[in-house]
Amino acid sequence: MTETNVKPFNLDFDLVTGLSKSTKSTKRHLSKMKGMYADDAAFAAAVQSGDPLVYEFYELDLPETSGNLLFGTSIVYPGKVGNEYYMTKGHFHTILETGEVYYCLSGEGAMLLENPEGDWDLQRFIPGQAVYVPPRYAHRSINLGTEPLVTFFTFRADAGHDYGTIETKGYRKLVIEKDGKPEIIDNPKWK
Ligand SMILES: O=P(O)(O)OC[C@H]1O[C@H](O)[C@H](O)[C@@H](O)[C@@H]1O
Ligand SMILES: [Fe+2]
Repeated sequence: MTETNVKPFNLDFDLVTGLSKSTKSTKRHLSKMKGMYADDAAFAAAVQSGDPLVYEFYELDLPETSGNLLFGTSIVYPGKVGNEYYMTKGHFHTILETGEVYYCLSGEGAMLLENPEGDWDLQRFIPGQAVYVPPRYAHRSINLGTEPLVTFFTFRADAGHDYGTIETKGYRKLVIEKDGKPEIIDNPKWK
């Protein structure tokens, strides 16, 4: 398939659950996130006792060209590993200069962003709020509430996902619960 012969189509995404009836999601259970949470003992215990589903999202089967857009919902479930909120792995785009847009449909949380130059930011997700991920910023969604955090995203189809940097270096910051409230702290594992 080339970018010129993709036909118009539509897809359903539920505004509350984020789920689609017409296409299958990709699911990430906790065991797929080894080393990403600060508390290794809490991580191991949670994997042992059922390996919970942390998030799921939709990956469209479109040609990965600069003219196509990938889009879908991302659903991060509520929960914590130790005192650290459930989150996505997070990634840079392989083509670092490509941005992305997220629009929060339901739930509450935040997007943690950082670029290779060391700038970082936490942008709040509440329903109705859009967050812009500029070129060069790694992005990770974090559920800070008690309901699923549902966002709709779209980005250039050739952008690609670079997970390696986050897997080896980690994020500079992490978000934990302290006295019942989210707090941003330095990641003790950051290299
Ligand atoms: O790729 P992760 O960090 O695991 O997050 C999962 C997914 O989240 C978002 O919805 C992005 O737009 C997707 O491109 C991404 O793959
Ligand atoms: Fe992305």
